[in-house]
Amino acid sequence: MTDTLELSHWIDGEKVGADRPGEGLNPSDTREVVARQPQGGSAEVDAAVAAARAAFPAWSEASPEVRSDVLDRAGMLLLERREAIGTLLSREEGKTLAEGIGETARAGRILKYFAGEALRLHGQNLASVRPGVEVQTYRQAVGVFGLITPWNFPIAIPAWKAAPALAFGNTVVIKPAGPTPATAEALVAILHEAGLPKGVLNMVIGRGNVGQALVDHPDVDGVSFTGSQGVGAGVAAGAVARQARVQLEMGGKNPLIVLDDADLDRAVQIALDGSYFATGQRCTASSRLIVQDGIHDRFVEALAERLGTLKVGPALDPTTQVGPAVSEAQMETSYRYVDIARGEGGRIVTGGERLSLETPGWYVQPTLICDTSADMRINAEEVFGPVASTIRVRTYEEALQIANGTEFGLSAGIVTSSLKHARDFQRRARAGMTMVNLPTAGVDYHVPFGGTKKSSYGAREQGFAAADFFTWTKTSYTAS
Ligand SMILES: NC(=O)C1=CN([C@@H]2O[C@H](COP(=O)(O)OP(=O)(O)OC[C@H]3O[C@@H](n4cnc5c(N)ncnc54)[C@H](OP(=O)(O)O)[C@@H]3O)[C@@H](O)[C@H]2O)C=CC1
Ligand SMILES: O=C(O)CCC(=O)C(=O)O
Repeated sequence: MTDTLELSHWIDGEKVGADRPGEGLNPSDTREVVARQPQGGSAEVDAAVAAARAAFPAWSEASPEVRSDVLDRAGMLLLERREAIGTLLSREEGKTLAEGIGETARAGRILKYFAGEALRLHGQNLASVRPGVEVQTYRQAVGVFGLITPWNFPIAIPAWKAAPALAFGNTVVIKPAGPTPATAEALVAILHEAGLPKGVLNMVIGRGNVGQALVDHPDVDGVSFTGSQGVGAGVAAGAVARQARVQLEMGGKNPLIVLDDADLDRAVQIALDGSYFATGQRCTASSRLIVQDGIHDRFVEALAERLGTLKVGPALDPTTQVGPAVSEAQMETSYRYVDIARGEGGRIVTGGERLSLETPGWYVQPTLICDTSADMRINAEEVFGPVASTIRVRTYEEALQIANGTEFGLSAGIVTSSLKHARDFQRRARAGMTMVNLPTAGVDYHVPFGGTKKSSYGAREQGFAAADFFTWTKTSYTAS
């Protein structure tokens, strides 16, 4: 057992909220309370937004070097402390220690990347259509942003939303996900330690009511949200109704096509990584394995064999390969979809049974379901757990049609040795990100991230695209 943390809101540079009715349990061992949490409401949101508004003029007018230095220092601190913070992340969220440390390092790299971007923000200088007139465009900070973040990447996602917001001179209020506020607090604390002025970054811990209060707040200029499609649609409606900026990253039902000409071992490794690692709790996870007839049976057999050897266990056990689900609700969702698939005629090749380990936790057996068709619920709705299904196809065209045939379009992958099919897939897959001979999950931090259809809404996140959401463009005309 490890000590229970006492969490706080961060408002105007101070830790507030001595009353802590909330408890966050360790998904690997539910006897352990990881953190006691205050539960904020509209009063805390009002105070946090007021602090962010008051801090905006000085922060937005500070030299970009000041902003860059803070992000760079915070990034270094995160990298130095990746083991301690990664351990906390794994205790709180349930991903394996290697995944927790890796995600913490990724957050550190994100901060360092945006430290550079703070200095590179640029406009354009154009000839006017009128003689003797010059036209310039500038990017300027927008104001106060509300960031509503999910539990599945409890440090990387707050980092990739907060870092560009801060780099370009905005101020921020974060609402971390209910299950993972301790990891988010570690990020907020490190940014303050790195020299962030008070009020520039605030955090209110609480449930959906805190997110809703940010969406509705008249002094919040923009909202960036990652989470479920249902909640995201409400966030967009609320923000658009009062003409605030809004950006949504939501679900996926990501396809991985395996063609007959694929290298079998490679295809199996790619499916294993994309569908099951991080307990399948990634919006980019491959949940539909669309496999051509000639390789289908060999692929299923080889993947099932590998799945049988995967060690499911407590996140901090170094031999664990798949940690628990984040919550009882997520665990139950996985098992519910296994039942749904079974009822639809799917065949459970491996997994699907409840797991009982030595430590009481929310464990899910990695599950592979075969003999499914594209129109089944298991192939249309997001499960968000270590559950994938195969769909047998005859041709590449049929595979592509099925891959494109859902309401989502985040990431899409193909395993093939055919350059012709790979290039065609890159062009015709209706997804924001395409992967050739790579897992659908696991992306770089310095390039745009986002999807099509119901997966995303608004400007892209991350990389150079982040400036489109976190700045607005002013056009200036000057006559000589
Ligand atoms: N795209 C992605 O990366 C993610 C997708 N999901 C999908 O969503 C499903 C459910 O996960 P869940 O955590 O419930 O996702 P939610 O969409 O409920 O939560 C995402 C964030 O929104 C907050 N929130 C909840 N209600 C509101 C509201 N009315 N207004 C504003 N903010 C709100 C949540 O707070 P709180 O946690 O306190 O409720 C959390 O911070 C998963 O099974 C998965 O399918 C989930 C996480 C990430
Ligand atoms: O696949 C990744 O690296 C990122 C996934 C992600 O952003 C998510 O699941 O929310």
